[in-house]
Amino acid sequence: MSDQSTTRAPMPARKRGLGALLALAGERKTSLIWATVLSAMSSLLSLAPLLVIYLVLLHLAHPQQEKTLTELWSILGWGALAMGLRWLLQVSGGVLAHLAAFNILFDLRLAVADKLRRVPMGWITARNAESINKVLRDDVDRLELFIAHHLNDSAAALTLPVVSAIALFYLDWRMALVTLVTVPLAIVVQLLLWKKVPEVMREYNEVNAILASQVVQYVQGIAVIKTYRQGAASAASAVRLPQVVAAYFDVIVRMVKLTVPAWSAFTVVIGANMLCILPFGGYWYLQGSLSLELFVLCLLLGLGITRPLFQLAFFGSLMRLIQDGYGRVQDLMEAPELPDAANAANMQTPADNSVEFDGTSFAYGEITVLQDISFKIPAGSLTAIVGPSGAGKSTLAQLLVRFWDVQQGAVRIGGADVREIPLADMHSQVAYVMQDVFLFHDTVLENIRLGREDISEEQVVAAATAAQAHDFINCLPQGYQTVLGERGARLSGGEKQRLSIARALVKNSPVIVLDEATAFSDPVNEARLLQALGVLTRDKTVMVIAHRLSTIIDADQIVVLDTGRVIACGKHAQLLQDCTLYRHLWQLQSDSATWKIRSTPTDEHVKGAA
Ligand SMILES: Nc1ncnc2c1ncn2[C@@H]1O[C@H](COP(=O)(O)OP(=O)(O)OP(=O)(O)O)[C@@H](O)[C@H]1O
Repeated sequence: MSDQSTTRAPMPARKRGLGALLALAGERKTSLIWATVLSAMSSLLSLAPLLVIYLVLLHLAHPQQEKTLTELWSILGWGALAMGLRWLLQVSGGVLAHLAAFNILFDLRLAVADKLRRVPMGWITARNAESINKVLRDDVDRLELFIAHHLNDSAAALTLPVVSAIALFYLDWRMALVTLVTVPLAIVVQLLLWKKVPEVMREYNEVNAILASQVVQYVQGIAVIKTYRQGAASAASAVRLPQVVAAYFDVIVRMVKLTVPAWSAFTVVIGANMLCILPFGGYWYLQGSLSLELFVLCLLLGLGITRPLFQLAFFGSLMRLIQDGYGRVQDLMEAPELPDAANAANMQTPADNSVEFDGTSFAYGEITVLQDISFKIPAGSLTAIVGPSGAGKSTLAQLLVRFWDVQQGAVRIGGADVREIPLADMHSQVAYVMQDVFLFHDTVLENIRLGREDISEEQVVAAATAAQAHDFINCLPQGYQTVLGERGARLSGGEKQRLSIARALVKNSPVIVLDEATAFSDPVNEARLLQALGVLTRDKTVMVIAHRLSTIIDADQIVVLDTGRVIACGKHAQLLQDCTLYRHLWQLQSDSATWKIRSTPTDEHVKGAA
């Protein structure tokens, strides 16, 4: 749908970088700050063994007979205590960070799921389902890694070199300089060689998303592929897998070519400080201006500085991936929403269960599919919408349940504009039995009550019985507890349709929209389905979209749509007399009852069917 039909709530300026990630922590910021402080303190204590070595050497170099052994034991004791404390700090920091991460991401996942419920269907259908899935799965998972691990590890990795450098300057400024001389060099090398990496990483992310989507499409379309494409290569090419895998391979090769030399250069240059520490330290030792124990301590500090610096550089490169991923989560969270009138000043409550389309026009983007539609459905009556394929029947039904908002005119329930009825009220007011029934990978019971705990098992059974579904459910291996395959894979089209009628019965809304409810029916199924529909629609306001005109000849009103306009409105007999298109559709269906697969339809038939 076009975005013009929705009003975008004013968004605060989007935070970026580390600030945005920390803002995400919300109330759990304090836990995160504590987690990083504890990790930093724990990393400081990793210097304790170096201090122990230094003190032991000091005592061995200047022994004081009887005192030395006691002091050695005492140093060892302090060292062991420091290690114990380090373990405690590390565990506490880790636990705090993990708890904060899981809580933050739990809230975030719920917020994203809630957001998807509030955006117009058009926003979702304009995107590939797998790209939304990838945001929920990969990008959110990366945030988990960042909050639970990288943040703590970065704090620890930053603390160690900073404190080591301060200690080195304190101990011997000359040794500090020769130890740190390679750091700026390594940073310059890294910046130069890393320049093109972000671009390739972005490309990698894009190709990776396309690959994931193609694999999902391959699996979802496996029935079509099995039927039309035989042979592995041919089957894979049905969803352009070979091309996408080739693009993926190409981007991986380019990434390896860029990153491996950069990382290697960084590691080598950083580690090359030994080439300065040893000769200069040795010279000052021989010269007598540096003690052996200080020389050893500076050596150990110099060695210990390289690993955290390498880790910091690694986290720095990951930050871009994490930020890009979080950017996609933010895009999703900033998607325009269908405005909800709940608590708004203009909030309205339907006076009754009638429905009205009043001068309604609607376009998908630039393409207008409904123009100036006006008709009323009195409360408790049944209106059928008929017309050729593509006339706009389903779109009309979806405007009533606010999958989209109209661009002109209004849709009203009980005199209230649907845009001014709180979404929750509107959803309880209208039940929509769709053409394409979606069943969740869950039990039959949960598929009917859709997670509503207030609906008892007895109510579900009663609804399924009324929907003519009880018998086939009982024949399933675990009855109502049978887990249905993905999208209800083990049920026939007619059975799925009856389950969706049971859903609507349980919901018990006063307004019912039926979209092609009898589409999957053989004569036996159709009789059952019509019986189920009879129960569902009793005393309700019903809008039914029908291709089989035989099922709606008793409708209180039939609206004939053609290319997005109402061309006639009336009862069956009257329309047969007055409306050429209706008569034509009726004629086609009467003829089709006598068709055989091998008979050749006339041009007239084909034109009408199109
Ligand atoms: N999500 C969408 N985005 C863009 N165009 C759409 C979308 N859904 C439907 N259309 C287009 O809008 C027009 C009306 O479609 P709609 O499904 O409402 O017709 P219909 O009368 O219900 O058709 P059918 O009887 O074949 O189901 C068609 O041209 C269709 O291609």
